Amino acid sequence: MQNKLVLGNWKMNGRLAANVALVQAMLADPDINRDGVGIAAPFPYLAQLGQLFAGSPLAVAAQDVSRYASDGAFTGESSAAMLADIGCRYVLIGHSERRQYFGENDACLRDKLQAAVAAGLVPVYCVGETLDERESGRFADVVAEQLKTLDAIAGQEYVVAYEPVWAIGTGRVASIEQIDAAHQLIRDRVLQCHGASASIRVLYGGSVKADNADAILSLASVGGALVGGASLEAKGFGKICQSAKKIL
Ligand SMILES: O=C(CO)COP(=O)(O)O
Repeated sequence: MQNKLVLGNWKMNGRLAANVALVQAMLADPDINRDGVGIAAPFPYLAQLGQLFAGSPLAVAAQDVSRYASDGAFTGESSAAMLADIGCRYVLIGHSERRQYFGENDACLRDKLQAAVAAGLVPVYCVGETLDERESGRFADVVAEQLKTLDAIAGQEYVVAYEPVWAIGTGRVASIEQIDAAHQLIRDRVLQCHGASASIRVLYGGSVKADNADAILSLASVGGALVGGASLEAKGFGKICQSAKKIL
């Protein structure tokens, strides 16, 4: 059985001094400071995170990457090679907030996935349906369509994160049955497309907190958690990481 992976996604939060305090608290907690845990920070703080994590197994993750792989005239962009250069291991790709606010479409996400794996990063490809899509019974089709983009990196190492849009930052967590069914569907779909030998890890994200982490992470279909709000505070994040460890 694979170890469960817990990634914190700080989203657009953080400041130099506050990051130091938060990371110090995380490093002091053995449930957090171990292999299988990482933090996705905003670009300006990735190098800081790398320095603070020096000597620790904690992984640095980026929240996005340029679709353009080679250096050059792409003002404002940060390439996968740059992220690898400063020590990132993972990169989130296709988070619903990027799809929603920045219009990221399949073509763009395909380029990002390819750029990431070419630079040796592990993409964490995010999928998930809106409330309307779930309530109108289109959940399975929407997620299957989003998963097609992974064809661009078939055979390479990647992680999928299932984040129902209606559960992100809302406190409204998907039920255990909904999570298990979605994760089974994603696993089946990926195995169908990429072969039975594909190793597939699916993280759940959407209002994961200290008090629901045990139930979510104990599902065999759940390969870990992608944690937003609760990763901005060490104590709660530590409890989530502890749940992941207990269940190994
Ligand atoms: O979007 C998320 C992680 O990427 C989930 O965010 P919350 O845990 O704040 O709901």
